[in-house]
Amino acid sequence: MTGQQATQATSGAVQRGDDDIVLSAHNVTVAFGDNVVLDNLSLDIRRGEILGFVGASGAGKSVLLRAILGLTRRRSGTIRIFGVDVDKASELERMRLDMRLGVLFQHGALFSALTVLENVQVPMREYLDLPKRLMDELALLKIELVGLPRDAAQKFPSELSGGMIKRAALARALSLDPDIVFLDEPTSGLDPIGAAEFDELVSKLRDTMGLTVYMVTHDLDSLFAVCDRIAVLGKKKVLVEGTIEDMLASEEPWVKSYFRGKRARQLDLTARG
Ligand SMILES: Nc1ncnc2c1ncn2[C@@H]1O[C@H](COP(=O)(O)OP(=O)(O)OP(=O)(O)O)[C@@H](O)[C@H]1O
Repeated sequence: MTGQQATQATSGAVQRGDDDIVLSAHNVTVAFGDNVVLDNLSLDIRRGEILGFVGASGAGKSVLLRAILGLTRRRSGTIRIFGVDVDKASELERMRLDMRLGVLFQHGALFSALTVLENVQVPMREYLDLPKRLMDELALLKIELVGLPRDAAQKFPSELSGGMIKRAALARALSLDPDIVFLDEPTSGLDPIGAAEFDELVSKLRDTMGLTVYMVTHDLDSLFAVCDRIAVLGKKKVLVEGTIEDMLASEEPWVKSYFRGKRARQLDLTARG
């Protein structure tokens, strides 16, 4: 099946009410004044998958993420999360949905005046009413879950390495035990070993917690190593969508140069020994 066919098949699945689809963006258009960034874009995310979302710089990956999260207004289109049309959801329904979504924004976006423990507790304070001791225990569990030492809990972001900041931000994204986590360029700024370790962690969490992962990334290693499916943003839409094999077989010029360019060929050979 080609990437384009995969796109069509997936869009069709939404209309058939496929149970496996946890999030569906349908015909989404986002514009800033005359600048139309996304034009009738459709994309589905399936339960338990790691979906890699790629596209040229400035193509609109972050805009789509923000539109999905309700942080950027759509001009038109529908977003369904766990089958709920977010435009028709009551305030309570929307809050319940938000609690099932965890987000790791680009650059970590930790609060610099808060410790790691306090950062991880921010969503708990926003959505839950728990005694401090319980929140401390829960936050420590998350901190350990992402592979940080316990003593990192009392540190401030400025005292952490880049890799530790990413892990702390991931711990905060996992604070409420979400079903879907959105990772915006999680391995950017990490050295290749740190990036590979982060990928492994994401993959392990998906396996153990049954998470669905939506990962915006420029990192070819991540796409090859952990993504089950890849969607390519181009020409304001999802241009091609499918497995890494579909990407390698695609004749779409941008996809071809991205996945079969000089750097990609080296990766391909490495991956295949
Ligand atoms: N709040 C805004 N107001 C006006 N234009 C915006 C706004 N947010 C994004 N844009 C525009 O939308 C386009 C897409 O930006 P976006 O940040 O989504 O790109 P991206 O694909 O995430 O890029 P990168 O890979 O470099 O992070 C850009 O032209 C940007 O200038």
